[in-house]
Amino acid sequence: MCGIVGVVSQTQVNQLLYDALLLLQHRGQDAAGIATDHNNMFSMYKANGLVRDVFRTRNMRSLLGTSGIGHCRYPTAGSSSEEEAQPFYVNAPFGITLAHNGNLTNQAELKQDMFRKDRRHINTDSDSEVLLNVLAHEIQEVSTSYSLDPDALFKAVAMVHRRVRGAYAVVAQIAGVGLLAFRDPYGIRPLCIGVNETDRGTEYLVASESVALEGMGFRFLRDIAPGEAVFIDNDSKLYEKQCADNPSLNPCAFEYVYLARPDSVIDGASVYATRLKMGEYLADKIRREIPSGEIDVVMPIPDSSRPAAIQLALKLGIEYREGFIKNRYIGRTFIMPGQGMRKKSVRQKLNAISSEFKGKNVLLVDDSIVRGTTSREIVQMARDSGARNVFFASAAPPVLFPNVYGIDMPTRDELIAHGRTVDEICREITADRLVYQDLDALKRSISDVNPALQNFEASCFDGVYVTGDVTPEYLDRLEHARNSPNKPQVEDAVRTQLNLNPPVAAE
Ligand SMILES: O=P(O)(O)OC[C@H]1O[C@H](OP(=O)(O)OP(=O)(O)O)[C@H](O)[C@@H]1O
Ligand SMILES: NC(=O)CC[C@H](N)C(=O)O
Ligand SMILES: [Mg+2]
Repeated sequence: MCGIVGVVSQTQVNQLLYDALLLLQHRGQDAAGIATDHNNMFSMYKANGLVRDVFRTRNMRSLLGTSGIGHCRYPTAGSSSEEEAQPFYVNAPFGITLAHNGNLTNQAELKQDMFRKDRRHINTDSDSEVLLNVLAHEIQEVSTSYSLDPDALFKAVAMVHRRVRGAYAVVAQIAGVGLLAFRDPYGIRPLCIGVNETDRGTEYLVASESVALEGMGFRFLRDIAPGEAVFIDNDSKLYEKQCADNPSLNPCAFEYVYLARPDSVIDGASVYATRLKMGEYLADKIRREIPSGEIDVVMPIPDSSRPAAIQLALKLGIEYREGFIKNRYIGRTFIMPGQGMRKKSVRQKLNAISSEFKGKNVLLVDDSIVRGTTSREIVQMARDSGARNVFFASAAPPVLFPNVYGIDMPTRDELIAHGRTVDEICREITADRLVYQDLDALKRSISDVNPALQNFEASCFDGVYVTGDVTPEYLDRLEHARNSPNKPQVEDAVRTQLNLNPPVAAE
């Protein structure tokens, strides 16, 4: 779940792209990049690190132009090396830059086809570079002259939909032509478009989340539909077309649980409102499982669980307190590369206020338990602070299956819930009681907010992969690749590039 952004404006866009990426930083902390188009000439800068660390004044100055795209990366394919930071660029049949959020499931086959049939060289292990080359090839097939019209671009996107499997929300810029954005036929990853009327003319901004539009002063126009493509030419004229044969909306449920910012609205559902609902449904379950009077206080695990915890406490009529304080200078731990770094960062990130725990029966609420890194540490911290009983509740159901659509959890073994009963997980995180949300209740939490949303990409909870091409053999291959001896070296390289200390414990 990277953050992507694209803009067509009438003034210089470098600062706008930078600021929009800052608003999407929570979607990817490993690398960032911006590419702009200035009179048919691209300028691009990308590197590993947070947005604010990647771009220096000199880089910003070189990013000239009134349109461009940006990306902040959380790697799910290939490695975290700087070469795989985005945007990617090709120079034929036109100059094209591309930024991608999601993950392809047939990138290996596509890569072979690129070489054998389409005679295109892919220089990294990134699935996004493959996607760009498929798009470029299809644009080549439809372009009959030196100029490109919107219809030709939409035909190329229709071909991309036929060839590519998996999740992809994309912004791409064609030098001297305009900005193309599209979403996969299942609408797994989010993408929306906003407009800003200025004295100089109309500006359009496409972004992963509405928070980026709002933060940049753009009026939210709408979500881009699954399978749809929009094209904004360099004169700010907007064209739109459904390019998929059988589109159906299946947004990723995990966006609502954790990935997205709560102040975003995705596919018509406020993320904050869905998290409040998650808290309400979870309260109902807790009422059934833990006798009333046994819980003295409800506490969130900052940040993402707060809305659910607040509403849960309200519904149960139990006091809500903040027992853990977050160090705001440490990023999100779940999306960090490497278990050692994640584990160390939980302790650096959260600190307990002992007086809030002493002699109390506390119910800790988190949005999800994935590898159990956070919950294990947090339960221990609550005990060290003198809690009598530590109950734990998760606003999401057990995460049992790998995600192949843009969240980096490709192996079953790393998931704490895989192959364990709830009691066993409870013992593993050393809590006194553990309560998980039911999947049905999670889905209702989103549907209650927008009844038009009935189908979800929820594979990490139910093992159903909406794209239909993810077989057990595919998952085995993925696990095998992830567990290959190269992996620690990749993480070490990332750690060095990001200038991070070595982890306390090896994986
Ligand atoms: O079981 P785990 O593998 O630890 O993953 C789950 C935890 O990771 C996330 O927090 P994170 O620190 O990434 O971000 P947040 O501040 O947005 O909650 C999430 O909110 C859970 O707390
Ligand atoms: N999380 C994502 O959206 C990642 C995009 C792409 N698969 C990459 O690894 O760069
Ligand atoms: Mg968290």
